[in-house]
Amino acid sequence: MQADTNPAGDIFGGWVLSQMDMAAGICAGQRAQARVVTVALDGMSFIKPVHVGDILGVYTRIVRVGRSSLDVHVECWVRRSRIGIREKVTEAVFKFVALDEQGQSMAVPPLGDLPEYVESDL
Ligand SMILES: CCCCCCCCCCCCCCCC(=O)SCCNC(=O)CCNC(=O)[C@H](O)C(C)(C)COP(=O)(O)OP(=O)(O)OC[C@H]1O[C@@H](n2cnc3c(N)ncnc32)[C@H](O)[C@@H]1OP(=O)(O)O
Repeated sequence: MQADTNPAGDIFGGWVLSQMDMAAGICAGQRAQARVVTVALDGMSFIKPVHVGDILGVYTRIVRVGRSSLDVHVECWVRRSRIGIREKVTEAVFKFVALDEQGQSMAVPPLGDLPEYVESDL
């Protein structure tokens, strides 16, 4: 059996989940301008399988900012067999906490304090 596929030959859900975690972590880290860690995952839906040969796109959007925590909505879409139809395959909300250099939770900066290039992206 291949490392990233299940016995049916589709991509393991855990592999897709890790791509979502990384994409959401990049998004949350940019918003927080700090290291972030994943603390919770809500509403994970595996809607359709991902097949070998599909193109996977991961789309992130911040939906809530607390004191130190951020919720990032993540959707994955595939382009079947590189050139086929486009379908949504997963979605979830990942919760991250911003950490300072001592590993303690730290306040997420207000939008107005972010560098211009970050603000225009979020
Ligand atoms: C410089 C720019 C760079 C930008 C570019 C970055 C690029 C980056 C790319 C890589 C991206 C990788 C992304 C993967 C990241 C991992 O895989 S991380 C590995 C897995 N996660 C962990 O190991 C985390 C383990 N947990 C912990 O260490 C502790 O729970 C924490 C996070 C330090 C929080 O500790 P704590 O004592 O609960 O802290 P506390 O101050 O009481 O609470 C903090 C906040 O967390 C919330 N919270 C804590 N636990 C929970 C929970 N279980 N459920 C819900 N909320 C919770 C609280 O409600 C609170 O929220 P706010 O009211 O402040 O908004």
